[in-house]
Amino acid sequence: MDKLVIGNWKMNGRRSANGALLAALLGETACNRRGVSVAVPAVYLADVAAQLAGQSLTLSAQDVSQFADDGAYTGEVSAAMLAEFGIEYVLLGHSERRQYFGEDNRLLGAKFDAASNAGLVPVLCVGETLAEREAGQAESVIATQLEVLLGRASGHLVIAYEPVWAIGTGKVATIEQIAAMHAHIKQWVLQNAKGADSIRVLYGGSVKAENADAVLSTPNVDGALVGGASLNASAFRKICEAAEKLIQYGNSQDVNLGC
Ligand SMILES: O=C(CO)COP(=O)(O)O
Repeated sequence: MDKLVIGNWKMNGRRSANGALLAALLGETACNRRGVSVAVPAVYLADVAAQLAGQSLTLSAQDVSQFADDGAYTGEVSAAMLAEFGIEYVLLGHSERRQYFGEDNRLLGAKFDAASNAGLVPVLCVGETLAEREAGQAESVIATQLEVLLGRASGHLVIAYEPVWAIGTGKVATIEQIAAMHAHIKQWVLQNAKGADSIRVLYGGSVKAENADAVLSTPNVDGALVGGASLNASAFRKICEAAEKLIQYGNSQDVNLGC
């Protein structure tokens, strides 16, 4: 399976800077291909969709409303609205949304349904805090967050493992920590939420040009969710190149979990 790279711009960008960043990415074959996407702030979707028209680099969203039908939900953006812009992936339950907006499994289940019913692919983000890891609870915290998938796993399932303590801190998880958690996530899904045609688990948390090769070639890592480095064309290009190289040469280390 190819390695998926999604750049999460978070609440960053301005129209002119976005245009320049995208123009640089579109000129690079490693970035301008299927399997690479940018998740931009909702207010820039129209601009970015226009710039990406006819290109291979795809557009993603950072969030979606839990309400599927149009109506009196001030400030919300529905999945049907996102679908109008050709959105491929929608991030769900990013740790920043869990932390600042209190997103929980009930809400994320509704968002998951809204996104998939509109033909968008949800990317369920999970991750433990440092305190939870130090208390030996990392696996159980992730298992609880994965419960959103119960009764919902179908089609192409994408999960992003982003340890909260590795996000924006420069502190990337060790290869052993990543490999162990990715195997745990795939096993949990296979045991508890069967029904998906494919399962991809992306790693996120301080992925940079310098560590992209090592992270992406870790067993059961099927791609990367990139924050800060996705705002820099040269850094993001190097990450996309690392992913592309693994498609070309394959990744013989992958543990076969039967998916
Ligand atoms: O949260 C992230 C991507 O969703 C990771 O952010 P950084 O790559 O900036 O650590």
